[in-house]
Amino acid sequence: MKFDAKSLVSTMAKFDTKPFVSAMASIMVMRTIKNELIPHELLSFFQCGVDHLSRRFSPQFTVVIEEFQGMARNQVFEAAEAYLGTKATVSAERVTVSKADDHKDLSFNMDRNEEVSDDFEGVSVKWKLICIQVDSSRIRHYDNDSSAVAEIRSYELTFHKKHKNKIFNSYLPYVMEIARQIKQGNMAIKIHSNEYGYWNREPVKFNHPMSFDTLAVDEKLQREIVNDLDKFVKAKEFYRRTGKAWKRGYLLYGPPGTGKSSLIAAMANYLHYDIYDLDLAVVGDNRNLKDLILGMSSRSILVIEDIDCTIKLQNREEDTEASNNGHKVTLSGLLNATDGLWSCCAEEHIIVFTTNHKERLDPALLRPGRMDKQIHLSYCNFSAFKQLAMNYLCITQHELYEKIEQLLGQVEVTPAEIAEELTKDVDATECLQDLIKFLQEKKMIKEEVKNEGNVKEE
Ligand SMILES: Nc1ncnc2c1ncn2[C@@H]1O[C@H](COP(=O)(O)OP(=O)(O)OP(=O)(O)O)[C@@H](O)[C@H]1O
Repeated sequence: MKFDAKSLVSTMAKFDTKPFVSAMASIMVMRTIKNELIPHELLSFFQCGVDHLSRRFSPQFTVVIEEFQGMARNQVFEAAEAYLGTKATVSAERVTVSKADDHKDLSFNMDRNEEVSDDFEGVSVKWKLICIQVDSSRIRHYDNDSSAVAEIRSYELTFHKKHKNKIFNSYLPYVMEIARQIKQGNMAIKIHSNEYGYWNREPVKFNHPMSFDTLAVDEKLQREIVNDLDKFVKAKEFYRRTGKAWKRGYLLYGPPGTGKSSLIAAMANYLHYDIYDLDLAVVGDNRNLKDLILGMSSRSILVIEDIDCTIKLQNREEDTEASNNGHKVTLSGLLNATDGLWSCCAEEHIIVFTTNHKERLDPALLRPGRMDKQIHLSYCNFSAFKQLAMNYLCITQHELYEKIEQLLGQVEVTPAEIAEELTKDVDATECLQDLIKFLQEKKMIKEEVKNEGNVKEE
């Protein structure tokens, strides 16, 4: 039903006009005049003018952070979303909750058109999530899903004009950094493997439980490794200043079963880095290797296990495809990919090579700057044994420890062998007795071999 100003006034005149009726009528008359008598263009012109004036004289300043920049998601929007999730449950009236498959925890966020207040170094700011519903056919599809995104979202960040510098130079970078930490903490670690020249599209969740609390290595060595990792992650400025790529190479060497893979797992869990487990045997050629390394995300560990076995990388002098058992990845290719100009394209990469035979590797692979730290994982000593007993038997002391300490000084036994003995029985004493028998047998074999050697010499 449509009213016009005249019919409305005449209708009102028939009745005994009460004050609220007249007020209503006035409003409707005004609305009718506004809608029908003033041209739309003129109306928008006035509206813009009023908005402009009110903004000009308002002490507030607003930053609009849209969800998309062209086809790509705006990283500031993503950061605001993660950051505000922690604030929303405290100061918003309505929140949304969700959980992604690769997240550990629930994610909270402010609901549409909700406001959240925040304080930063004495400056108060307000965030608002603006959602505009639009005809889905009029906007671009931002994902591969057949359903169009029918909502345009943005955050409005409002604060006093005089704090512009602080907000741009300190607060927004702070929001980005906190969001990075939140995302990092919430993301499950993944392990990527390469197949047919590509990293597998669906990396697997890395559930290895090994940590520096359960890794059985000499205490001093463990402290050294943890300090080295701590120093590396905080050294962004150092690498920038010295013009070096922000990466660190580790060579882990030692007999099988001494914990090289376990140490990699402990490193990944400690740093919360993804692992890229590179099988050189299925890398097409040097170019493919470079592409794979460029395809790694920042804050990740590249692992090449048993580097002496996968392809023949011992001697750079004979570094041709023909001399390389038909493999197209050569030692020079590997060095260029991990160490050349391209390696600077990513940040925070740790490169780990493992081998059981360090002596077989080309010295070019081992020089500082490539392998910054060489870690020898050796046979089990008493301090490593105590850690294993703690892991498997939940004990810190036992009357048989003295005997075990003595035997460990006389035989070479790997942590893997000890771990196996400690899982044979549920009773701690029986396990330790079995372990003593096992160590004594090893000692006997060692003595027999030694005696045989002596006899031969004579
Ligand atoms: N230092 C260690 N601390 C705790 N557990 C260990 C350690 N070393 C070995 N183990 C146990 O032995 C198993 C095998 O060890 P791991 O695979 O880490 O050895 P590795 O040196 O990488 O062996 P390989 O050279 O054969 O690959 C592990 O799953 C773990 O249970």
